[in-house]
Amino acid sequence: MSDAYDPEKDGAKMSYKNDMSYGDYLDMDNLVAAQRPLSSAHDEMLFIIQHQTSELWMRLILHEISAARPLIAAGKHNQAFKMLARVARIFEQLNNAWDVLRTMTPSDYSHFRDDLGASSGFQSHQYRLIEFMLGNRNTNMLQVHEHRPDLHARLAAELEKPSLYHVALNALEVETGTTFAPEVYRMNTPHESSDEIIAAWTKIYRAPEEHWVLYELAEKLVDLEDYFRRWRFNHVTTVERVIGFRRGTGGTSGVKYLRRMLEVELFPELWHMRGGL
Ligand code: HEM
Ligand SMILES: N[C@@H](CC(=O)c1ccccc1NC=O)C(=O)O
Repeated sequence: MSDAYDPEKDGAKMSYKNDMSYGDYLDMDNLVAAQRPLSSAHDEMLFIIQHQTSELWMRLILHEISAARPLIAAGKHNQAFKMLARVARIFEQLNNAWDVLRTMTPSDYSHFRDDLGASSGFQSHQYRLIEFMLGNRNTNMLQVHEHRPDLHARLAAELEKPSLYHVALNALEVETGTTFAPEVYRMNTPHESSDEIIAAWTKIYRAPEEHWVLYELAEKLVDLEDYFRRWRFNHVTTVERVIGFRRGTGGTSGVKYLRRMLEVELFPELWHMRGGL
């Protein structure tokens, strides 16, 4: 008689004829049906899975920020901190994932790049939504979504709401007893650094023990932006490694465009105030 482990004898439920199974719950049939390479190139599967997993993690980032934002607005900071810490961790996960994609050489990629046509991460609506939610709101980025009115509407609707940074700034006003110029809260333009906000954050950082909650909020935001910057840097370095300085499939200048994006500052005052402490 075999002494192989028998899960049934151990009490494991073995029949799922009438019960929800792992695959049912996770919709595995659809999940594994969603990888449909257009070429016979070996590395296209890697490319697809890398992007799909990134998009799944982005979905979770959106879920967390959507929940954190109203909590901050309602003064429930501790609950929001947990979510923001998770967002930073997800970015770390996305950053580590580049190590897998980096195993694809320019010759590997050349076997299927033409099959991608004009599609590009530039058209990732979830990525743009993350940027919009955080406060980097460049409305010129909306147009590529016009062919999908549902997604375009979702992005446009985000521009009607205060960004995550807006709600943090509002909490900063309350804490420091200041009132920022109304332009600070313009909703459909990228946030621009302002001296009055630098002054307010400086107050917090000069006496952290008196303003602990705002201090913690500020550091959570800095952490998040730190990881986001690393994602951009990993992306542009991988792009240079794989396609050099060629134009992107999405039509931009490629590495030159992505290098310009490295200069984006999501929460500029939180960086600019540091040298003045
Ligand atoms: C070999 C791998 C990759 C290459 C060669 C590449 C190349 C590029 C290029 C050239 C652009 C500029 C837009 C264009 O003209 O196409 C771009 C943008 C973008 N890519 Fe990738 N990419 C790669 C992997 C990824 C991965 C794994 C993701 C994860 C989702 C991603 C997400 C994005 C996003 C979100 C943008 C827009 C960035 C922005 O507008 O700031 N890319 N990519
Ligand atoms: N923009 C890339 C193509 C690319 O990477 C891509 C194509 C389709 C879907 C996602 C992509 N990833 C990031 O841009 C290129 O120019 O080679």
